[in-house]
Amino acid sequence: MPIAPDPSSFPDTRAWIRALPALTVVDPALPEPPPVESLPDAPHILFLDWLAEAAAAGVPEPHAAALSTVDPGGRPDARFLLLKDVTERGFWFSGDTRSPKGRDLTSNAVAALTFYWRERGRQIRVRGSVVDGGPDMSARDFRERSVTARAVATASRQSEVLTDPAEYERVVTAAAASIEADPDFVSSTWRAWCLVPDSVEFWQADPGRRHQRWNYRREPAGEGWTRAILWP
Ligand SMILES: Cc1cc2nc3c(=O)[nH]c(=O)nc-3n(C[C@H](O)[C@H](O)[C@H](O)COP(=O)(O)O)c2cc1C
Repeated sequence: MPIAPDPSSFPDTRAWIRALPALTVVDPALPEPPPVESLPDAPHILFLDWLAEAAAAGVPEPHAAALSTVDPGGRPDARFLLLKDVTERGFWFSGDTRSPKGRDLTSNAVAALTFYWRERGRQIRVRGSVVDGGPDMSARDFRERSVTARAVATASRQSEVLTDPAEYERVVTAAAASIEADPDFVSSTWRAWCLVPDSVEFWQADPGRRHQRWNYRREPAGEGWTRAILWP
């Protein structure tokens, strides 16, 4: 791993940032770009292959991704969260409908999920529409959380201004006690969402900047996918 240069040895911030190493890790087993017809038929299969390779290579939290949403005024926002599952239908994640991301998804049911696995020199971009996974999936996701995580999800007014930190402790402690007493409780505002992709792009760093890119685009009328290699 290259050593980051000391900011004090640069004339200004721009010079220091420009000197920071980037794309330093290139997969030693980088294959020749495979013929596009040899890629799996569906992007979730290739995604799961790459996720398993990232986990095996020791990428920390390879299931963390940036979720981008758009508010009613067309302003984008993004935050990291944890991917919960990948199925033929799409990419699953969860959160609270009262949060800014929940409100964005209620008004604009579209999103992007972006993964970056620095240790593999890989990025995956998933774009599409977002559907509510339904009460059973939401309840299952909620119940899989620890008591504390369920209490926080229930009591927290996520992303609102917290004027009194003691109030947070009070409401979360009270919610934890009531969840201990009623372990089947499910917050009505917790959602499992599924990002149903219409486009998934796989990006692989190359030392000569001939980065490799493979794109899957959902065919308009059917269930299938069009696969293509993109210009780097
Ligand atoms: C690695 C990581 C994982 C996170 N996982 C989740 C998650 O699964 N669900 C969630 O609601 N927030 C998660 N967060 C917190 C979000 O980034 C964000 O702060 C929070 O959801 C509020 O976002 P919002 O105001 O845009 O709704 C995670 C943050 C990080 C850094």
